[in-house]
Amino acid sequence: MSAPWTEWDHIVKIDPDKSLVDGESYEDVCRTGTDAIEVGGTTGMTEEKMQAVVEACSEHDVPLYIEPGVDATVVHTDSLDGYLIPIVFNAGDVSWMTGAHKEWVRLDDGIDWARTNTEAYIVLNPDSSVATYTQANCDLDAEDVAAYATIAERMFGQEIVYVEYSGTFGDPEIVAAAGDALDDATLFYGGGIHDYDSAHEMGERADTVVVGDLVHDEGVDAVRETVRGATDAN
Ligand SMILES: CC(C)=CCC/C(C)=C/CC/C(C)=C/CC/C(C)=C/COP(=O)(O)OP(=O)(O)O
Ligand SMILES: O=P(O)(O)OC[C@@H](O)CO
Ligand SMILES: [Mg+2]
Repeated sequence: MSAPWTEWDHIVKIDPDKSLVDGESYEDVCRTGTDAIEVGGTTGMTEEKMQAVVEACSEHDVPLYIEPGVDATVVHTDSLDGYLIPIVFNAGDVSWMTGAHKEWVRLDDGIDWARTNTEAYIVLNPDSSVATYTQANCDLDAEDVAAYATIAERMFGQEIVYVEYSGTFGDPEIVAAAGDALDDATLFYGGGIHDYDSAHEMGERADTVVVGDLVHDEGVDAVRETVRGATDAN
């Protein structure tokens, strides 16, 4: 059986450190037509904040995953479909490749490996907090990004490669180069998706588009448009 994300066109990433638009609920977010919810953010996470969002979303019929950030906050509950653990392939600080992971495994005796998978991040917006924290080398051209995607798949057996422009709309040619480099891995794209056209454009180049800030800044009607764009592109 193939992994669930091979069927996804669209993900909403909810940051528990940010609020929803006035009058909207997590139920509304779950009902946008998105294929999955990821709960996470680079900074400002606590177990309480994460638990509250997980609980609110778990009552609705959409696959639900935690994606821990730099503080490695993970809550364990049966209502989750799984845990997507980032590994930053172009990090300048190796903690974000294996160090944080080693500490998590050392300290957390509740890890459910059957529901735990990794995402091979290539971080490309130098102004994002994820780039700052991980000291990512974002000065990469399409060939560099394609080569990172290839090593992630071929040398490190990664099932998900994530081209991450968090906060800004990325270079479609770079995303296409990553897609062309992959045979079996699923390509996630995230960054600056804000309407039908931007979701459609990146949805043609990546397998799955991830929408983050839009849900907090504009709300569920705008998210629904991106679901349409990503779905039409696939
Ligand atoms: C080993 C464990 C459990 C955790 C470590 C996981 C790692 C390597 C985290 C590194 C940072 C990372 C790739 C986080 C993923 C989530 C993400 C990129 C969220 C978007 O963040 P930004 O948009 O940069 O920041 P804000 O949260 O401030 O918006
Ligand atoms: O917040 P945005 O820019 O939509 O980015 C989504 C996601 O890739 C962040 O990790
Ligand atoms: Mg962000």
